[in-house]
Amino acid sequence: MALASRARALLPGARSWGAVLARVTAQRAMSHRVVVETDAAAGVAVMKFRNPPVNSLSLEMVTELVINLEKLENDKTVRGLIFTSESPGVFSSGLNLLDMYGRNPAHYAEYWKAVQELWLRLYQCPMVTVATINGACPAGGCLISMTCDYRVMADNPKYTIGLNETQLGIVAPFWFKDTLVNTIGYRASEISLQLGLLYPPAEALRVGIVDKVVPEDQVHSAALAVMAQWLAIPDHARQLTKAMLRKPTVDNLVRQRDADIQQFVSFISRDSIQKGLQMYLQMLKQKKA
Ligand SMILES: CCCCCCC/C=C/C(=O)SCCNC(=O)CCNC(=O)[C@H](O)C(C)(C)COP(=O)(O)OP(=O)(O)OC[C@H]1O[C@@H](n2cnc3c(N)ncnc32)[C@H](O)[C@@H]1OP(=O)(O)O
Repeated sequence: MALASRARALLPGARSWGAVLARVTAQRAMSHRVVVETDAAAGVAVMKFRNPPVNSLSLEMVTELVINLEKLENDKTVRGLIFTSESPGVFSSGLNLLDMYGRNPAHYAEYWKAVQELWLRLYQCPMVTVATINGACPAGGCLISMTCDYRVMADNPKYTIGLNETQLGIVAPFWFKDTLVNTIGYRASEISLQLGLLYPPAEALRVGIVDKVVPEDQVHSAALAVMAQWLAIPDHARQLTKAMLRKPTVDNLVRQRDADIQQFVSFISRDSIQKGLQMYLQMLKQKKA
């Protein structure tokens, strides 16, 4: 889909193409939540998350990620893409709780459509994708990293990774679950997802949710080394193989995208879920205090 249609699909509130452009441009002018640095000679881009304080995946951030991904996919000189946080400490705190709490159904639907779009684009990305996990990586942050072809995590016991949704009283949707099962297998997913486990680096490596753990100061060089190894494979062969492996999981969501949005809206709008999110947000504030 062209950038214009993609932006329009992601920003359904905008009535015209001009309005879409104005809104996206305004967002970008206000702040760049995603910074892309491209090494054209190496054919590698680094996408850095910059959405303080904790790189939460707000609607604006998700939209910027999708737009930047599309741009890179159209740039034939870029074969590999590394994701990381501009500020070590938090890779991404996951979906933005404030996009899921205290808003109206139209907002929830718009948000969920954008999150689906991001996952679909990342999971089918033709580039080699490597996540450089240089901080906490719960829930949606973990999902983003699991869409990558390879995950390198910094060896800092303060950093954890996993799908912790049940700990918030919410249920990870089936495509989060599918991505986890594809990454760590069925039995490990049963334990991991029901308990909402967040793994420190050594455990994350043992369960297979990350592929490599390295000292924190080596995390970027390790990611570049992995990238070089993957880029040694001819693109067409690797891309077709990736598509073959991931197509059934992608098709599963594509078939039921609208139903999934309806389900999300009705689930997240429940009083009991809203109350749970409110308590979780309060807990985060108290922890800070
Ligand atoms: C059928 C469909 C069902 C629904 C499915 C929904 C699937 C959901 C997926 C998700 O991703 S939900 C989000 C899950 N994320 C978390 O549980 C992480 C929560 N955050 C943390 O654990 C910590 O913040 C951190 C990431 C470990 C960082 O810790 P640090 O001590 O550095 O910062 P804090 O003081 O905790 O936070 C600063 C500031 O940021 C706010 N915040 C944190 N996380 C989020 C978030 N995900 N969304 C929005 N805001 C977040 C936190 O409340 C603090 O705010 P203030 O107190 O400064 O106002």
